[in-house]
Amino acid sequence: MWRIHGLVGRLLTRCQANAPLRLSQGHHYVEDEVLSTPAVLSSGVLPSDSSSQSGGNGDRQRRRRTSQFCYTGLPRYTALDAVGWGVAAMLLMQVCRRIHSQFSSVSELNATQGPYRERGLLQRCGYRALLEILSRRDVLPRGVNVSFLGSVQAIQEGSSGSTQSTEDSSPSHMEGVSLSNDSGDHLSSSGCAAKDTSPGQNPKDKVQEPEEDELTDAANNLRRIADSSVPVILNIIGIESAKSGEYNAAFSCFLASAKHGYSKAQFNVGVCYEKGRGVNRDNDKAAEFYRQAATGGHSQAKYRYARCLLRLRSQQSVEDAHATIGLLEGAAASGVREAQAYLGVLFSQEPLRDGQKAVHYLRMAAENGDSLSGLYLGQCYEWGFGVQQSFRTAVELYKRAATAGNQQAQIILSALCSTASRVPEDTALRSIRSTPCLSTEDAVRLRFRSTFSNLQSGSPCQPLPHSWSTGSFLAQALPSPSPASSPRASGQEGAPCHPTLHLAGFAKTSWLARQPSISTDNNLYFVPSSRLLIFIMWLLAATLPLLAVMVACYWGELGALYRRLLSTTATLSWRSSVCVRSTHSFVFTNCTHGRSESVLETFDQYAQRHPSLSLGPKRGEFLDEVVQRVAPTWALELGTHCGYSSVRILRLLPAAGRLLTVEHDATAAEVGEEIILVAGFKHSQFQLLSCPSEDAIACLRTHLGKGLLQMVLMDHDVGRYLLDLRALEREGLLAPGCVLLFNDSHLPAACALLEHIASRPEQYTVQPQAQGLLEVHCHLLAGHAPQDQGQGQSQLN
Ligand SMILES: C[S@@+](CC[C@H](N)C(=O)[O-])C[C@H]1O[C@@H](n2cnc3c(N)ncnc32)[C@H](O)[C@@H]1O
Repeated sequence: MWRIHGLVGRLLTRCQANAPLRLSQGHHYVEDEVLSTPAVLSSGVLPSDSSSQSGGNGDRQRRRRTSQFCYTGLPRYTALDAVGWGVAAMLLMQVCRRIHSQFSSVSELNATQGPYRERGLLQRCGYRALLEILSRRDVLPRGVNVSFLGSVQAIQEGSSGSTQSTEDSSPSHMEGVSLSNDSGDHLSSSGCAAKDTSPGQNPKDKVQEPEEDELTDAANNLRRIADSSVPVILNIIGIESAKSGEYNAAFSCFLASAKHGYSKAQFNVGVCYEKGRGVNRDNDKAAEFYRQAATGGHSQAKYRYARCLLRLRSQQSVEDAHATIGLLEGAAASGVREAQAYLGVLFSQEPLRDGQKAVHYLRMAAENGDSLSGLYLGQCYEWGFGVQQSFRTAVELYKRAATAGNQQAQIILSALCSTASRVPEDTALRSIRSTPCLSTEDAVRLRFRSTFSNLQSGSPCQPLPHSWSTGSFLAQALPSPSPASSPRASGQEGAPCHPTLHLAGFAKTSWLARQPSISTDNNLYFVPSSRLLIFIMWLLAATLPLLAVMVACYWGELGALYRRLLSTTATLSWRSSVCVRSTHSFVFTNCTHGRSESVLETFDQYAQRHPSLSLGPKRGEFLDEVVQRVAPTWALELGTHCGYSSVRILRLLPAAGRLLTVEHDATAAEVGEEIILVAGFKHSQFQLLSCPSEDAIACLRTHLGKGLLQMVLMDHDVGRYLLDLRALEREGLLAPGCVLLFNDSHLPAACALLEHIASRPEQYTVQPQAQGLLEVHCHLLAGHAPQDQGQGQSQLN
């Protein structure tokens, strides 16, 4: 490569040296130049011409030579040009290939362990090209890295200056250093140094000795350039890639650069891991790279490493906590605004509360352009926390924060405006403070759940404007936080993430009371709730049309459901003692005692004017028909209430028939029993069991003896129908052919009962429903032989 480069240099030198020939300066000069050209170049062109020169005068010869030159010169130099440009093109391709392999493969980066000359040459060429491009495009804002490379160039200029007397003013002087070596060898071998050397002198002897040392120095310099420039340029390319959204390439570049120990790249790798850019999110690795960068003195990395520590270790030891604070303080001292703001708030709260330190850091952050810190500083002045209380200064600070775009400060100032027209602003501020004023002790309220726990919220952090200048791609690579959570939303351009500065008094101050949507808390505290609210609103908005469609489609069913709900509610309430008492009172007063028909008629009269739970005349007639048809010896009624259906059954029972009626409500049981007695029936014909139906069924056997139920009326709690039916089945109390009547079986609560019956066709037969009473016939139960229907009669006496 060095030889090729030397050849190119020599060719270029020759081209430059021959340039005047093309301008036809003079024939003599041309002739001399032609004669002095190497034989190899002239031999292929001149023989035929020389053979033809058998005499003639000198003018003719000169003209012929001139014409010969004009004829032969163009092809000769075109050939040289072609060779030179071809070699240059090869070199350029090599450089491009090298650069490509450097930047596209991390592994290849570490594999460039070839001969240092080749490596140095390629890297040097690549870096120079990149350097020029990047400088021209102002990729490096501060030009720090450019000047670094420039200094390396200067070193090289010094080392190679002795041999580069005329060409080193151009940016290509580094190439001249290497070219000079090979060109010397090449020239000597080709014997073409006639123009630059005087007769009797050996140019190789003259130049070779000092060039060896210079070349060694140059090579060392190039190695230094390579070692130090690779991570810088990789980091720059990573940033460029991130800017164009190529995060995978960006991460590869950052990682490759970070492996060289370049702290800015380490920081950027940390950002990639933290934000999941070009690599899977990994907070542990992010912390590790931040740590490396912080160790290398990267200020932003110190701040971010401290945040990682706070986030990763929920319960820090005191030592860890102090180490973390130390990191934050180091970053703050380096001018990292986020760290200053963090510390300002951190020292305003327990367990680190220190008013003076809080004010110190808040002031630093405010002067560093953080308007929210300016607002907090104003609060400190307002409340006299860490400083002498001064409303005037507080107003001044609020004004500054408002001017910087802080909305909270603007709200405070707008509240001042109304009174400030009449009194000075500081007086106005004093007047609108909440009364009674909180003491300083109360003003700053502890918000930490554990040590620094509110810093562990993983809040989205606004990148600093200067992060770009520190070589960070944060500002370019990361999406802006949501408007609601972003400090930008409150007009705080580039504001850092704040932990909560919670001044309890602000919850009571009048201006904030008028602006409930604005919180002095960290945005993170109210953003989730507002997001939830927005989500719920969207959900409602999205489901409204669906609801409308459902209402339209199921209007009838919904109406029925609504009525049933009302009815159930009414039932529950009407089953209270008020309903029972009023019913009993009316019937007892208005009926003819001893006459069951009069009792029933009085019930009906009452039901015509009042809500009633009685079965009613229509269903009652159906019940009558069933009782007459079945003529049960043993009938069971669940739900006595005031005794209406009991009287209906009793009056139609056969002479040997008995009724067991169950009522769990004591009042209803009392008045129901009285009405039955008023209707003229005796306890030998009926028995009222005042207990829940399940208890009654459990002890029915003792009442029935060996008898079985031929008829059951369920008119108590629809939800218990199935349970009680199964209990009757279990107890084996249903006689073959027993008729079961279920009131209100159309209610949804009876679904399970209906399924149960429908799924046992061998056991039950459902009769056409009449008057809302479901009639089901029970067949012979397995294991239960028909019983003597008169066996249980003695039990009631
Ligand atoms: C609709 S009323 C009965 C009406 C009665 N059949 C009539 O025609 O006058 C229902 C009665 O059943 C009672 N009841 C509800 N659940 C009960 C249960 N699990 N056990 C016993 N009685 C119950 C209530 O207290 C209420 O008095």
